[in-house]
Amino acid sequence: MTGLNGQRMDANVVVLGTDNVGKSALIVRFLTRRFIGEYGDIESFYTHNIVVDGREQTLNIWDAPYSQQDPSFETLLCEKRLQWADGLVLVYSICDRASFNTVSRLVHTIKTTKDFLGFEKMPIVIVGNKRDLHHRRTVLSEEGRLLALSADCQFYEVSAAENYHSVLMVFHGLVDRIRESRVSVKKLAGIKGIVKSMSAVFARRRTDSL
Ligand SMILES: Nc1nc2c(ncn2[C@@H]2O[C@H](COP(=O)(O)OP(=O)(O)OP(=O)(O)O)[C@@H](O)[C@H]2O)c(=O)[nH]1
Repeated sequence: MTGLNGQRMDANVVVLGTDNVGKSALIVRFLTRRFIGEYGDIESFYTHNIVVDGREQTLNIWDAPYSQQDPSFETLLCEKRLQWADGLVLVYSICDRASFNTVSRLVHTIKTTKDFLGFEKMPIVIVGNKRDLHHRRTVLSEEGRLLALSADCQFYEVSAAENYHSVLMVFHGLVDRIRESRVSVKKLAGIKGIVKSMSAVFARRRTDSL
């Protein structure tokens, strides 16, 4: 992502989750406002311009299926797509307990290896999709909310099939968090710079008084 303080900004977002949870449906809903029932089982890449709070932003979105066959989360963390990301959307289906367990393991692995590749600063949104299928629900809203709370992530329950607005909130919320995380990194760098200069001044005074 580039640009702060009201300038144009680019952000790379990876949408990750197991098969069939509605990753493509979410992205296509966000990009086109429409729900299209079936999508190919392919990894896709999209670029989209949006205006958030009067600022134009370019979102690069990677629709990234997660292979349940690969048990190694560490391998996943090393993957190029996560190194490329400024923010993550982790998707499960409220009707698919296994997809929630995968998101749960993934988010905790990312957080416990927080120094790894600088993921500590990586904003993450957890999304429980297919809210319209609440009669087939196997994951409670509270479970999703608790998971997000425990890992300092944002949380939304949405229906890509029925509601455009909540899907819009997911992506706009993530863009906000990405922008905030960039500002706080910049501020921290500024504070570190001040502390460094002050230490240098005091060190010089001590040397002078010897
Ligand atoms: N009822 C309902 N069905 C949905 C919703 N979102 C997606 N689906 C359906 O769930 C199925 C999977 O959707 P996809 O968007 O292809 O899911 P995906 O996670 O991209 O799946 P992969 O491409 O296999 O990784 C499709 O049949 C969609 O029509 C939703 O919010 N509600």
